[in-house]
Amino acid sequence: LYCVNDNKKHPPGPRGLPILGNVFQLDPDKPWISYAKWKKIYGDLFQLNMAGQPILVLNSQKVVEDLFEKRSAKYSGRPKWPVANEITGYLDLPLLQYSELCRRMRRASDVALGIKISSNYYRVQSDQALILTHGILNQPDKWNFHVQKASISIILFILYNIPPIQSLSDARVVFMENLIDRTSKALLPGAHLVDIFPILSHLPLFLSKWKREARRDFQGYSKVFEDMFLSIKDKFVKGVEQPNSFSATLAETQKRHGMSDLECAWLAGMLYSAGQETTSTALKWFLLCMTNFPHVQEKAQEELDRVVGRARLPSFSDMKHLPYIRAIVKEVLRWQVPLAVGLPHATTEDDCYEGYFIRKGTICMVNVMGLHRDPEIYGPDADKFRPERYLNDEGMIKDEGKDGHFAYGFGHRICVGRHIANNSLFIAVATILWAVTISPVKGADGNPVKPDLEGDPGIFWRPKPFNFSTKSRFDDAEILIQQAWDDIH
Ligand code: HEM
Repeated sequence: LYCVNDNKKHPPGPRGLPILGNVFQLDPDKPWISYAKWKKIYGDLFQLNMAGQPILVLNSQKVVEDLFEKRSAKYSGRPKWPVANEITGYLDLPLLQYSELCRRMRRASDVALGIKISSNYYRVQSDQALILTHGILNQPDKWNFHVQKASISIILFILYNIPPIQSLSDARVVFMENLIDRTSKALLPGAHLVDIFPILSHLPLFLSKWKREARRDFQGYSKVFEDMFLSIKDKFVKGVEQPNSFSATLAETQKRHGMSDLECAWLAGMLYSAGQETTSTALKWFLLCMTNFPHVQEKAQEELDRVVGRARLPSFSDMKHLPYIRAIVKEVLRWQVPLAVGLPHATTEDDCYEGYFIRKGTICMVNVMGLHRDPEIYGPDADKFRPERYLNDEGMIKDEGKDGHFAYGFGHRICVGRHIANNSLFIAVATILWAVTISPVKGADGNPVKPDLEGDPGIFWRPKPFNFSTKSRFDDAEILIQQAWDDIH
Protein backbone atom coordinates (compact mmCIF):
# COMPACT_ATOMS: atom_id res chain seq x y z
CA LEU A 1 0.00 0.00 0.00
CA TYR A 2 1.39 3.37 -1.03
CA CYS A 3 1.64 5.78 1.85
CA VAL A 4 1.00 9.36 0.75
CA ASN A 5 2.11 10.45 4.12
CA ASP A 6 5.69 11.53 3.51
CA ASN A 7 6.03 13.43 6.74
CA LYS A 8 4.99 10.30 8.67
CA LYS A 9 2.25 11.88 10.70
CA HIS A 10 1.37 9.59 13.60
CA PRO A 11 -2.17 9.07 14.88
CA PRO A 12 -3.10 11.68 17.51
CA GLY A 13 -2.81 10.95 21.21
CA PRO A 14 -2.33 12.50 24.62
CA ARG A 15 0.86 14.42 25.28
CA GLY A 16 3.08 12.61 27.70
CA LEU A 17 6.28 13.04 29.68
CA PRO A 18 9.63 13.10 27.95
CA ILE A 19 11.00 9.54 27.57
CA LEU A 20 8.27 7.83 29.66
CA GLY A 21 5.46 9.15 27.47
CA ASN A 22 1.96 8.23 28.69
CA VAL A 23 3.05 5.50 31.12
CA PHE A 24 1.47 7.18 34.15
CA GLN A 25 -1.64 8.43 32.37
CA LEU A 26 -3.11 5.03 31.58
CA ASP A 27 -5.31 3.43 34.26
CA PRO A 28 -3.47 0.07 34.60
CA ASP A 29 -6.46 -1.67 36.20
CA LYS A 30 -9.15 -0.47 33.84
CA PRO A 31 -7.42 0.79 30.69
CA TRP A 32 -10.80 1.03 28.90
CA ILE A 33 -11.74 3.95 31.16
CA SER A 34 -8.70 5.89 29.94
CA TYR A 35 -9.39 4.74 26.36
CA ALA A 36 -12.99 6.01 26.56
CA LYS A 37 -11.78 9.39 27.80
CA TRP A 38 -9.23 9.72 24.99
CA LYS A 39 -11.71 8.53 22.38
CA LYS A 40 -13.77 11.66 23.13
CA ILE A 41 -10.75 13.87 22.45
CA TYR A 42 -8.82 12.02 19.73
CA GLY A 43 -11.44 9.89 18.02
CA ASP A 44 -11.62 6.23 17.06
CA LEU A 45 -7.91 5.71 16.56
CA PHE A 46 -5.21 7.15 18.75
CA GLN A 47 -1.68 6.33 19.70
CA LEU A 48 0.03 6.21 23.08
CA ASN A 49 3.70 6.24 23.81
CA MET A 50 4.79 3.80 26.48
CA ALA A 51 8.40 4.72 27.14
CA GLY A 52 9.16 4.77 23.42
CA GLN A 53 6.92 1.85 22.44
CA PRO A 54 3.99 3.06 20.30
CA ILE A 55 0.62 1.58 21.31
CA LEU A 56 -2.22 2.06 18.87
CA VAL A 57 -5.71 1.91 20.38
CA LEU A 58 -8.63 0.88 18.14
CA ASN A 59 -11.89 2.28 19.39
CA SER A 60 -14.64 1.65 16.84
CA GLN A 61 -16.06 -1.25 14.86
CA LYS A 62 -15.04 0.40 11.58
CA VAL A 63 -11.40 0.84 12.57
CA VAL A 64 -11.27 -2.72 13.95
CA GLU A 65 -12.72 -4.12 10.72
CA ASP A 66 -10.47 -2.00 8.51
CA LEU A 67 -7.26 -2.91 10.33
CA PHE A 68 -7.69 -6.20 12.20
CA GLU A 69 -9.96 -7.91 9.69
CA LYS A 70 -9.26 -6.45 6.22
CA ARG A 71 -5.53 -5.92 6.85
CA SER A 72 -5.13 -8.88 9.15
CA ALA A 73 -1.96 -9.97 7.32
CA LYS A 74 -0.16 -6.90 8.71
CA TYR A 75 -1.87 -6.72 12.11
CA SER A 76 -1.51 -10.25 13.46
CA GLY A 77 1.87 -10.18 15.18
CA ARG A 78 2.31 -10.11 18.94
CA PRO A 79 4.46 -7.88 21.14
CA LYS A 80 7.85 -9.32 22.09
CA TRP A 81 7.82 -11.01 25.48
CA PRO A 82 11.45 -12.09 25.86
CA VAL A 83 11.15 -13.86 29.22
CA ALA A 84 7.79 -15.58 28.67
CA ASN A 85 8.90 -16.60 25.16
CA GLU A 86 12.08 -18.11 26.57
CA ILE A 87 10.21 -20.04 29.32
CA THR A 88 7.88 -21.54 26.72
CA GLY A 89 10.64 -22.08 24.15
CA TYR A 90 8.84 -19.88 21.56
CA LEU A 91 6.19 -22.61 21.34
CA ASP A 92 3.27 -20.93 23.13
CA LEU A 93 0.65 -20.28 20.42
CA PRO A 94 -1.07 -17.23 22.00
CA LEU A 95 2.32 -15.52 22.46
CA LEU A 96 3.85 -16.44 19.09
CA GLN A 97 4.68 -13.96 16.37
CA TYR A 98 2.58 -14.52 13.23
CA SER A 99 5.22 -16.91 11.94
CA GLU A 100 5.15 -20.06 9.87
CA LEU A 101 4.99 -22.07 13.11
CA CYS A 102 2.05 -19.99 14.36
CA ARG A 103 0.14 -20.63 11.13
CA ARG A 104 0.84 -24.38 11.32
CA MET A 105 -0.26 -24.50 14.95
CA ARG A 106 -3.44 -22.59 14.13
CA ARG A 107 -4.25 -24.88 11.19
CA ALA A 108 -3.72 -27.96 13.36
CA SER A 109 -5.93 -26.46 16.09
CA ASP A 110 -8.65 -25.52 13.62
CA VAL A 111 -8.79 -29.12 12.44
CA ALA A 112 -8.91 -30.52 15.97
CA LEU A 113 -11.27 -27.91 17.48
CA GLY A 114 -13.35 -26.88 14.44
CA ILE A 115 -17.11 -26.56 14.41
CA LYS A 116 -17.75 -30.11 13.14
CA ILE A 117 -15.27 -32.01 15.25
CA SER A 118 -16.28 -30.09 18.37
CA SER A 119 -19.39 -32.30 18.60
CA ASN A 120 -16.99 -35.10 19.64
CA TYR A 121 -16.80 -33.39 23.00
CA TYR A 122 -20.52 -33.02 23.68
CA ARG A 123 -20.41 -35.94 26.09
CA VAL A 124 -17.81 -34.50 28.45
CA GLN A 125 -19.39 -31.05 28.22
CA SER A 126 -22.85 -32.43 29.11
CA ASP A 127 -21.45 -34.55 31.94
CA GLN A 128 -19.57 -31.61 33.39
CA ALA A 129 -22.62 -29.33 33.05
CA LEU A 130 -24.55 -31.87 35.07
CA ILE A 131 -21.84 -32.23 37.74
CA LEU A 132 -21.62 -28.45 37.97
CA THR A 133 -25.40 -28.16 38.35
CA HIS A 134 -25.39 -30.84 41.05
CA GLY A 135 -22.55 -28.97 42.79
CA ILE A 136 -24.18 -25.55 42.88
CA LEU A 137 -27.56 -27.02 43.82
CA ASN A 138 -26.14 -28.86 46.83
CA GLN A 139 -23.26 -26.59 47.80
CA PRO A 140 -24.03 -23.07 46.58
CA ASP A 141 -21.42 -21.63 48.93
CA LYS A 142 -18.75 -23.62 47.04
CA TRP A 143 -19.88 -22.52 43.58
CA ASN A 144 -16.48 -21.12 42.70
CA PHE A 145 -14.82 -24.47 43.30
CA HIS A 146 -17.44 -26.26 41.21
CA VAL A 147 -17.03 -23.85 38.29
CA GLN A 148 -13.25 -24.21 38.39
CA LYS A 149 -13.43 -28.00 38.63
CA ALA A 150 -15.84 -28.26 35.69
CA SER A 151 -13.85 -26.04 33.36
CA ILE A 152 -10.57 -27.79 34.22
CA SER A 153 -12.15 -31.22 33.76
CA ILE A 154 -13.55 -30.27 30.35
CA ILE A 155 -10.28 -28.97 28.98
CA LEU A 156 -8.13 -31.83 30.38
CA PHE A 157 -10.52 -34.37 28.91
CA ILE A 158 -10.61 -32.66 25.51
CA LEU A 159 -6.84 -32.30 25.36
CA TYR A 160 -5.70 -35.63 26.79
CA ASN A 161 -8.74 -37.68 27.61
CA ILE A 162 -7.99 -37.35 31.33
CA PRO A 163 -10.96 -38.36 33.54
CA PRO A 164 -12.64 -35.60 35.60
CA ILE A 165 -10.47 -34.22 38.39
CA GLN A 166 -11.70 -34.49 41.96
CA SER A 167 -9.63 -31.78 43.57
CA LEU A 168 -7.82 -28.64 42.54
CA SER A 169 -4.65 -30.05 44.09
CA ASP A 170 -4.53 -32.76 41.41
CA ALA A 171 -0.85 -32.96 40.34
CA ARG A 172 -1.62 -32.15 36.68
CA VAL A 173 -3.60 -29.08 37.66
CA VAL A 174 -0.87 -27.88 40.01
CA PHE A 175 1.67 -28.33 37.22
CA MET A 176 -0.41 -26.36 34.69
CA GLU A 177 -1.24 -23.60 37.15
CA ASN A 178 2.41 -23.27 38.10
CA LEU A 179 3.38 -22.75 34.46
CA ILE A 180 0.58 -20.18 33.99
CA ASP A 181 1.72 -18.35 37.10
CA ARG A 182 5.35 -18.37 35.95
CA THR A 183 4.50 -17.05 32.46
CA SER A 184 1.94 -14.47 33.56
CA LYS A 185 4.40 -12.98 36.02
CA ALA A 186 6.93 -12.79 33.20
CA LEU A 187 4.33 -10.98 31.07
CA LEU A 188 3.86 -8.13 33.53
CA PRO A 189 5.39 -5.04 31.94
CA GLY A 190 8.82 -4.33 33.37
CA ALA A 191 8.99 -7.56 35.41
CA HIS A 192 12.48 -8.09 34.01
CA LEU A 193 15.14 -5.62 33.04
CA VAL A 194 15.35 -7.22 29.61
CA ASP A 195 11.83 -5.95 28.83
CA ILE A 196 13.10 -2.42 29.19
CA PHE A 197 16.55 -2.98 27.65
CA PRO A 198 16.03 -5.61 24.92
CA ILE A 199 19.76 -5.51 24.19
CA LEU A 200 20.19 -7.64 27.35
CA SER A 201 18.65 -10.59 25.57
CA HIS A 202 21.84 -10.85 23.55
CA LEU A 203 24.11 -11.33 26.57
CA PRO A 204 25.80 -14.72 26.71
CA LEU A 205 24.02 -17.28 28.88
CA PHE A 206 26.55 -17.25 31.71
CA LEU A 207 25.86 -13.54 32.21
CA SER A 208 22.08 -13.71 32.15
CA LYS A 209 20.47 -15.41 35.08
CA TRP A 210 16.91 -14.95 33.84
CA LYS A 211 17.71 -16.76 30.63
CA ARG A 212 19.41 -19.67 32.37
CA GLU A 213 16.42 -20.07 34.66
CA ALA A 214 13.94 -19.77 31.82
CA ARG A 215 15.74 -22.39 29.75
CA ARG A 216 15.96 -24.75 32.71
CA ASP A 217 12.21 -24.39 33.31
CA PHE A 218 11.48 -24.87 29.61
CA GLN A 219 13.24 -28.25 29.74
CA GLY A 220 11.18 -29.30 32.76
CA TYR A 221 7.85 -28.22 31.24
CA SER A 222 8.72 -29.84 27.90
CA LYS A 223 9.36 -33.20 29.55
CA VAL A 224 5.89 -33.25 31.15
CA PHE A 225 4.09 -32.04 28.00
CA GLU A 226 5.95 -34.56 25.83
CA ASP A 227 5.08 -37.43 28.16
CA MET A 228 1.39 -36.45 28.03
CA PHE A 229 1.28 -36.10 24.25
CA LEU A 230 3.45 -39.12 23.46
CA SER A 231 1.37 -41.48 25.60
CA ILE A 232 -1.54 -40.71 23.27
CA LYS A 233 0.49 -40.66 20.09
CA ASP A 234 1.95 -44.03 21.03
CA LYS A 235 -1.52 -45.60 21.04
CA PHE A 236 -2.26 -44.07 17.67
CA VAL A 237 0.99 -45.42 16.21
CA LYS A 238 0.26 -48.91 17.57
CA GLY A 239 -3.29 -48.79 16.25
CA VAL A 240 -4.79 -49.13 19.75
CA GLU A 241 -8.29 -47.73 19.82
CA GLN A 242 -8.75 -44.70 22.05
CA PRO A 243 -11.40 -42.05 22.67
CA ASN A 244 -11.38 -38.77 20.77
CA SER A 245 -9.10 -36.08 22.07
CA PHE A 246 -7.26 -33.05 20.76
CA SER A 247 -3.95 -34.92 21.16
CA ALA A 248 -5.25 -37.98 19.31
CA THR A 249 -6.40 -35.83 16.35
CA LEU A 250 -3.07 -34.02 16.46
CA ALA A 251 -1.14 -37.29 16.40
CA GLU A 252 -3.17 -38.39 13.35
CA THR A 253 -2.70 -35.14 11.45
CA GLN A 254 0.77 -34.23 12.73
CA LYS A 255 2.62 -35.19 9.53
CA ARG A 256 0.21 -33.29 7.32
CA HIS A 257 0.79 -30.16 9.42
CA GLY A 258 4.56 -30.68 9.47
CA MET A 259 4.69 -30.50 13.26
CA SER A 260 7.39 -32.06 15.45
CA ASP A 261 6.53 -33.99 18.64
CA LEU A 262 7.78 -31.11 20.75
CA GLU A 263 5.60 -28.60 18.86
CA CYS A 264 2.53 -30.84 19.23
CA ALA A 265 3.24 -31.34 22.92
CA TRP A 266 3.42 -27.60 23.57
CA LEU A 267 0.42 -26.79 21.40
CA ALA A 268 -1.75 -29.15 23.45
CA GLY A 269 -0.28 -27.99 26.76
CA MET A 270 -0.81 -24.31 26.08
CA LEU A 271 -4.46 -24.82 25.15
CA TYR A 272 -5.07 -25.54 28.81
CA SER A 273 -4.03 -22.05 29.82
CA ALA A 274 -5.92 -20.46 26.91
CA GLY A 275 -9.13 -22.40 27.49
CA GLN A 276 -9.54 -22.93 31.22
CA GLU A 277 -9.62 -19.53 32.87
CA THR A 278 -11.50 -17.87 30.00
CA THR A 279 -14.36 -20.38 30.16
CA SER A 280 -14.60 -20.34 33.95
CA THR A 281 -14.59 -16.52 34.00
CA ALA A 282 -17.54 -16.46 31.57
CA LEU A 283 -19.40 -18.98 33.76
CA LYS A 284 -18.82 -16.81 36.83
CA TRP A 285 -20.31 -13.79 35.07
CA PHE A 286 -23.26 -15.90 33.96
CA LEU A 287 -24.00 -16.85 37.58
CA LEU A 288 -23.71 -13.23 38.62
CA CYS A 289 -26.14 -12.18 35.88
CA MET A 290 -28.67 -14.79 36.97
CA THR A 291 -28.38 -13.70 40.61
CA ASN A 292 -29.00 -10.15 39.54
CA PHE A 293 -31.60 -10.42 36.77
CA PRO A 294 -34.41 -12.79 37.83
CA HIS A 295 -36.58 -11.82 34.83
CA VAL A 296 -33.92 -13.23 32.45
CA GLN A 297 -33.79 -16.43 34.43
CA GLU A 298 -37.58 -16.75 34.30
CA LYS A 299 -37.72 -16.14 30.58
CA ALA A 300 -35.03 -18.77 29.97
CA GLN A 301 -36.90 -21.23 32.15
CA GLU A 302 -40.12 -20.67 30.21
CA GLU A 303 -38.20 -21.56 27.04
CA LEU A 304 -36.73 -24.67 28.68
CA ASP A 305 -40.15 -25.81 29.89
CA ARG A 306 -41.60 -25.31 26.42
CA VAL A 307 -38.80 -27.01 24.46
CA VAL A 308 -37.30 -29.58 26.83
CA GLY A 309 -40.12 -30.14 29.30
CA ARG A 310 -39.55 -31.36 32.84
CA ALA A 311 -39.09 -35.08 32.26
CA ARG A 312 -35.52 -35.02 30.90
CA LEU A 313 -32.44 -32.84 31.01
CA PRO A 314 -31.54 -30.50 28.12
CA SER A 315 -29.05 -31.79 25.55
CA PHE A 316 -27.12 -30.50 22.56
CA SER A 317 -29.88 -31.68 20.24
CA ASP A 318 -32.06 -28.94 21.79
CA MET A 319 -29.56 -26.25 20.85
CA LYS A 320 -31.26 -24.85 17.77
CA HIS A 321 -34.60 -24.76 19.59
CA LEU A 322 -33.20 -22.78 22.52
CA PRO A 323 -32.39 -19.37 21.00
CA TYR A 324 -32.89 -17.51 24.27
CA ILE A 325 -30.33 -19.71 26.08
CA ARG A 326 -27.87 -19.11 23.24
CA ALA A 327 -28.61 -15.40 23.41
CA ILE A 328 -27.77 -15.44 27.13
CA VAL A 329 -24.36 -16.95 26.32
CA LYS A 330 -23.68 -14.20 23.77
CA GLU A 331 -24.93 -11.48 26.07
CA VAL A 332 -22.78 -12.64 29.01
CA LEU A 333 -19.69 -12.54 26.77
CA ARG A 334 -20.68 -9.11 25.47
CA TRP A 335 -21.76 -7.48 28.69
CA GLN A 336 -18.83 -8.65 30.84
CA VAL A 337 -16.08 -9.75 28.50
CA PRO A 338 -13.42 -11.96 30.17
CA LEU A 339 -10.54 -10.31 28.28
CA ALA A 340 -11.62 -6.67 28.43
CA VAL A 341 -8.96 -5.39 26.03
CA GLY A 342 -8.40 -8.73 24.23
CA LEU A 343 -4.85 -9.87 23.63
CA PRO A 344 -2.47 -7.33 22.10
CA HIS A 345 -1.62 -7.63 18.41
CA ALA A 346 1.41 -6.01 16.77
CA THR A 347 2.07 -4.75 13.24
CA THR A 348 4.48 -6.79 11.16
CA GLU A 349 4.97 -4.09 8.49
CA ASP A 350 4.73 -0.31 8.21
CA ASP A 351 1.22 0.78 7.29
CA CYS A 352 -0.71 3.89 6.38
CA TYR A 353 -4.32 4.46 7.43
CA GLU A 354 -6.48 7.54 6.97
CA GLY A 355 -3.35 9.60 6.39
CA TYR A 356 -1.56 8.33 9.49
CA PHE A 357 1.68 6.41 9.53
CA ILE A 358 1.68 3.25 11.65
CA ARG A 359 5.13 1.82 12.02
CA LYS A 360 6.13 -1.84 12.05
CA GLY A 361 6.27 -3.19 15.61
CA THR A 362 3.44 -0.97 16.89
CA ILE A 363 1.45 -2.75 19.58
CA CYS A 364 -2.28 -2.61 18.82
CA MET A 365 -5.00 -2.86 21.45
CA VAL A 366 -8.74 -2.99 20.89
CA ASN A 367 -10.97 -1.41 23.49
CA VAL A 368 -13.23 -4.48 23.52
CA MET A 369 -15.12 -3.41 26.63
CA GLY A 370 -15.72 -0.02 24.98
CA LEU A 371 -17.00 -1.62 21.73
CA HIS A 372 -19.30 -3.89 23.73
CA ARG A 373 -20.89 -0.86 25.38
CA ASP A 374 -20.93 1.29 22.21
CA PRO A 375 -24.47 2.60 21.47
CA GLU A 376 -23.54 2.92 17.78
CA ILE A 377 -23.18 -0.87 17.61
CA TYR A 378 -25.65 -2.09 20.22
CA GLY A 379 -28.14 0.76 20.48
CA PRO A 380 -28.99 3.12 23.32
CA ASP A 381 -29.30 0.28 25.85
CA ALA A 382 -25.78 -1.05 25.16
CA ASP A 383 -24.98 -0.79 28.87
CA LYS A 384 -27.85 -3.09 29.86
CA PHE A 385 -27.84 -6.87 30.14
CA ARG A 386 -30.50 -7.80 27.59
CA PRO A 387 -30.19 -11.14 25.74
CA GLU A 388 -33.15 -10.21 23.49
CA ARG A 389 -30.83 -7.97 21.48
CA TYR A 390 -29.56 -11.13 19.77
CA LEU A 391 -33.04 -12.27 18.69
CA ASN A 392 -35.13 -11.27 15.67
CA ASP A 393 -38.88 -10.66 15.63
CA GLU A 394 -39.57 -14.41 15.45
CA GLY A 395 -37.47 -14.94 18.57
CA MET A 396 -34.69 -16.67 16.62
CA ILE A 397 -30.95 -15.83 16.67
CA LYS A 398 -30.46 -12.79 14.40
CA ASP A 399 -27.16 -13.39 12.64
CA GLU A 400 -26.80 -17.15 12.70
CA GLY A 401 -23.13 -18.07 12.30
CA LYS A 402 -21.87 -14.79 13.77
CA ASP A 403 -20.90 -14.24 17.39
CA GLY A 404 -22.29 -10.72 17.55
CA HIS A 405 -19.56 -9.65 19.99
CA PHE A 406 -15.78 -9.30 20.02
CA ALA A 407 -14.96 -11.50 23.01
CA TYR A 408 -13.06 -14.03 20.88
CA GLY A 409 -10.70 -11.56 19.22
CA PHE A 410 -9.91 -10.72 15.64
CA GLY A 411 -8.67 -11.63 12.18
CA HIS A 412 -5.94 -14.22 11.84
CA ARG A 413 -5.61 -14.47 15.63
CA ILE A 414 -9.24 -15.12 16.49
CA CYS A 415 -9.66 -17.64 19.32
CA VAL A 416 -9.25 -21.20 18.00
CA GLY A 417 -11.28 -22.62 20.90
CA ARG A 418 -14.41 -20.53 20.34
CA HIS A 419 -16.65 -23.40 19.19
CA ILE A 420 -15.63 -25.50 22.17
CA ALA A 421 -16.21 -22.52 24.47
CA ASN A 422 -19.64 -21.74 23.02
CA ASN A 423 -20.67 -25.37 23.46
CA SER A 424 -19.38 -25.64 27.03
CA LEU A 425 -21.23 -22.44 27.94
CA PHE A 426 -24.45 -23.38 26.15
CA ILE A 427 -24.89 -26.72 27.88
CA ALA A 428 -23.87 -25.39 31.30
CA VAL A 429 -26.34 -22.48 31.06
CA ALA A 430 -29.15 -24.75 29.82
CA THR A 431 -28.60 -27.45 32.47
CA ILE A 432 -28.21 -25.05 35.39
CA LEU A 433 -31.30 -23.02 34.47
CA TRP A 434 -33.33 -26.16 33.78
CA ALA A 435 -32.76 -27.48 37.30
CA VAL A 436 -32.01 -24.56 39.57
CA THR A 437 -33.49 -21.27 40.67
CA ILE A 438 -30.70 -18.87 41.59
CA SER A 439 -31.44 -16.01 44.01
CA PRO A 440 -29.42 -13.45 45.92
CA VAL A 441 -28.57 -14.38 49.52
CA LYS A 442 -30.30 -12.42 52.29
CA GLY A 443 -28.27 -9.96 54.34
CA ALA A 444 -28.50 -9.47 58.13
CA ASP A 445 -31.38 -7.03 57.57
CA GLY A 446 -33.33 -9.67 55.64
CA ASN A 447 -32.94 -7.85 52.33
CA PRO A 448 -31.40 -9.53 49.27
CA VAL A 449 -27.70 -8.77 48.77
CA LYS A 450 -27.20 -7.94 45.10
CA PRO A 451 -23.70 -8.68 43.77
CA ASP A 452 -21.36 -5.88 42.78
CA LEU A 453 -21.55 -5.45 38.99
CA GLU A 454 -17.99 -4.12 38.87
CA GLY A 455 -15.29 -6.69 38.18
CA ASP A 456 -11.91 -7.31 39.75
CA PRO A 457 -9.18 -5.92 37.53
CA GLY A 458 -6.34 -8.13 36.32
CA ILE A 459 -5.45 -9.98 33.12
CA PHE A 460 -8.99 -11.37 33.34
CA TRP A 461 -12.03 -9.27 34.13
CA ARG A 462 -13.70 -11.40 36.81
CA PRO A 463 -16.60 -10.73 39.18
CA LYS A 464 -15.73 -9.68 42.72
CA PRO A 465 -16.50 -12.44 45.27
CA PHE A 466 -20.27 -12.86 45.69
CA ASN A 467 -22.77 -15.43 46.90
CA PHE A 468 -26.13 -16.70 45.81
CA SER A 469 -28.57 -19.28 47.08
CA THR A 470 -30.07 -22.10 45.03
CA LYS A 471 -33.11 -24.30 45.12
CA SER A 472 -34.45 -27.02 42.90
CA ARG A 473 -36.82 -25.43 40.38
CA PHE A 474 -39.37 -28.26 40.71
CA ASP A 475 -39.37 -31.46 42.76
CA ASP A 476 -38.33 -33.80 39.98
CA ALA A 477 -35.42 -31.62 38.92
CA GLU A 478 -33.43 -32.53 42.00
CA ILE A 479 -34.24 -36.22 41.62
CA LEU A 480 -33.33 -36.31 37.92
CA ILE A 481 -30.08 -34.45 38.54
CA GLN A 482 -29.20 -36.84 41.36
CA GLN A 483 -29.99 -39.89 39.21
CA ALA A 484 -27.94 -38.62 36.28
CA TRP A 485 -25.11 -37.74 38.67
CA ASP A 486 -25.19 -41.27 40.15
CA ASP A 487 -25.09 -42.73 36.63
CA ILE A 488 -21.81 -41.05 35.73
CA HIS A 489 -20.12 -41.68 39.06
C1 HEM B 1 -15.24 -18.02 26.87
C2 HEM B 1 -14.10 -18.57 26.58
C3 HEM B 1 -13.01 -17.93 25.77
C4 HEM B 1 -12.76 -16.62 25.49
C5 HEM B 1 -13.55 -15.40 25.95
C6 HEM B 1 -11.56 -16.57 24.68
C7 HEM B 1 -11.00 -15.40 24.19
C8 HEM B 1 -9.85 -15.35 23.41
C9 HEM B 1 -9.25 -14.13 22.92
C10 HEM B 1 -9.76 -12.72 23.15
C11 HEM B 1 -8.14 -14.48 22.23
C12 HEM B 1 -7.16 -13.53 21.53
C13 HEM B 1 -7.60 -13.27 20.11
C14 HEM B 1 -6.80 -12.19 19.42
O1 HEM B 1 -5.60 -12.11 19.63
O2 HEM B 1 -7.39 -11.39 18.67
C15 HEM B 1 -8.02 -15.92 22.29
C16 HEM B 1 -7.01 -16.63 21.71
C17 HEM B 1 -6.85 -17.99 21.87
N1 HEM B 1 -7.74 -18.87 22.44
FE1 HEM B 1 -9.48 -18.39 23.36
N2 HEM B 1 -11.10 -17.84 24.48
C18 HEM B 1 -11.95 -18.70 25.12
C19 HEM B 1 -11.86 -20.08 25.16
C20 HEM B 1 -10.85 -20.82 24.59
C21 HEM B 1 -10.77 -22.27 24.62
C22 HEM B 1 -11.80 -23.21 25.25
C23 HEM B 1 -9.59 -22.61 23.99
C24 HEM B 1 -9.01 -23.97 23.72
C25 HEM B 1 -9.65 -25.10 23.68
C26 HEM B 1 -8.96 -21.37 23.54
C27 HEM B 1 -7.77 -21.30 22.86
C28 HEM B 1 -7.19 -20.13 22.39
C29 HEM B 1 -5.90 -20.06 21.75
C30 HEM B 1 -4.94 -21.22 21.50
C31 HEM B 1 -5.69 -18.71 21.41
C32 HEM B 1 -4.47 -18.11 20.72
C33 HEM B 1 -4.69 -17.93 19.24
C34 HEM B 1 -3.55 -17.18 18.58
O3 HEM B 1 -2.81 -16.48 19.25
O4 HEM B 1 -3.40 -17.30 17.35
N3 HEM B 1 -9.75 -20.32 23.92
N4 HEM B 1 -9.09 -16.43 23.01
